[in-house]
Amino acid sequence: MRIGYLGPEASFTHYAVKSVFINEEYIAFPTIPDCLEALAEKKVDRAVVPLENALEGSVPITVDYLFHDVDLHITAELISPIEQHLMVHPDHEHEWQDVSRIMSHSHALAQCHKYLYYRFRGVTLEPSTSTSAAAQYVSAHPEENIAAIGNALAADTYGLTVVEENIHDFHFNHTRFVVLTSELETELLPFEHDAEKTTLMVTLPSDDRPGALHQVLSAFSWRQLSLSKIESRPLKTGLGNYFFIIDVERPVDGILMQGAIEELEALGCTVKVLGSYKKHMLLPQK
Ligand SMILES: O=C(O)C(=O)C[C@]1(C(=O)O)C=C[C@@H](O)C=C1
Repeated sequence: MRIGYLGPEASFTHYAVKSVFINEEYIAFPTIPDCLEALAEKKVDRAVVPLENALEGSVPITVDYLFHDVDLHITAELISPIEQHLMVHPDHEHEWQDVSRIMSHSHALAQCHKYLYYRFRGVTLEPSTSTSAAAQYVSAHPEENIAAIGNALAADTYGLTVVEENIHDFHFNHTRFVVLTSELETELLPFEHDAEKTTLMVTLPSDDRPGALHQVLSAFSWRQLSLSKIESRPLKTGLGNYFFIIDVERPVDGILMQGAIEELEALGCTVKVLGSYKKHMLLPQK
């Protein structure tokens, strides 16, 4: 099987992929849209991308792309512990406190906001397409005294020296990655997992009636369907227009879930089932 992921090699996404897909072909893509488009065009059989981080919240490009641009489904969720380290080229390991730039994925920079503010105030923070892309850049530019933020695997892979470990601001740092396919199916990976849950994307009726969101929530509440997440994202059709991502702690094929979806549709909502899938907890990197 060909597994597309947000690369290059040694990103957190790569680590998540390698943890659950053993002996498969891994194909790195430079950006999340590249990865999702490759799956939509069937150049890969699965795509694995980050969806949400415990400190920083959703990865907007993933959520928006899944709603607006491609018709793909979540078949599994991978939750990985995230440890961010500061790394430099070995040529600069004694002058790392004077770096002129620090590069990483915007989510990783944000996870280390306090550390960067107190230790490197005034130093340019440069977003990159992934944490490993930042490490790769630092490795390829020994002439510059710059740093990357990423994982231990990236430091190893790109020959960088970790100068400060665990620089993320809060201890409980986890990222939720999703395994996507073109079909609505549930994938059982060879890893411990929880009960099945469902992610829905819901658009409210266009008549803008008062209480529409309340009606949506009631459809779940009187059936005692527990929600673990609800978030709004812009529909991109004008200010105040949103769709909702709703995670329900039940599989999609249960009678109550089917009833809830039918009720939402009867209310005039548009409902897309993004996936019905299990959560797999990954181990920390060694
Ligand atoms: O996979 C990576 O290395 C990424 O850069 C992506 C990403 C993300 O978007 O959340 C993945 C995990 C960490 O939370 C930080 C960055």
